Amino acid sequence: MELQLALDLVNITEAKELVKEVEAYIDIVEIGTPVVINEGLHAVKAIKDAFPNLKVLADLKIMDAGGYEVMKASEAGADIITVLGVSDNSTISGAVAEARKSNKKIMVDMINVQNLEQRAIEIDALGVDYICVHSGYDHQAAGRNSFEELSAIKRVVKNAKTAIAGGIKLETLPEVIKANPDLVIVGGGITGQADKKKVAAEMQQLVKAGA
Ligand SMILES: O=C(CO)[C@H](O)[C@H](O)COP(=O)(O)O
Repeated sequence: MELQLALDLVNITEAKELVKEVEAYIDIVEIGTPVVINEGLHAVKAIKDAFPNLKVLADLKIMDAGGYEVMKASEAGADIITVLGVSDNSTISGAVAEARKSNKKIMVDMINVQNLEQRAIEIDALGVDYICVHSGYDHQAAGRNSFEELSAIKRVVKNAKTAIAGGIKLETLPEVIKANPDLVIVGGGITGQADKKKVAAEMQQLVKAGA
């Protein structure tokens, strides 16, 4: 099991400072969608250049032109790029084909997918690397989480790794770990804490003990 730090509400300078603080405890750094919107793919390049030993995920939430957008994120140094599960299969397949050229990985974000198990089966057959259940900020505001969705996709996904994101905190991490995802994604659960290093270290310990 791996731990991914999601950076959403920071600029490039703040992102570097944050990663420096917790880099020993995480496996992947996510350059979140708001950061890409504000700073562009320069943010991906800046973090990859500063932390070459960490994997960098570009949370582009691609919805169209999968091949082209994956190519651009790959050029910027992203190791993993996200595509939306509600996209057309051709978008997801285009993303996978482009990622294979440069040994990059595709994560499909299942945010707002209605027929979750059926869609997870279809997406798994497209050869993606990760399938991620996700309660976004708007869902979190309505009190939702994705813990049950993780168990649902775990039942049907045979090839891809599974991931979970959305409002995970130190207190809820043990419940998440019980469902045995391959990757746990945490944003505010680390970045919003006074002692980020301590929380990240405790989370890493739980994640490593999980598998
Ligand atoms: O993709 C995202 C929002 O769309 C976030 O990066 C993801 O939800 C993780 O952040 P948090 O733990 O703060 O919810």
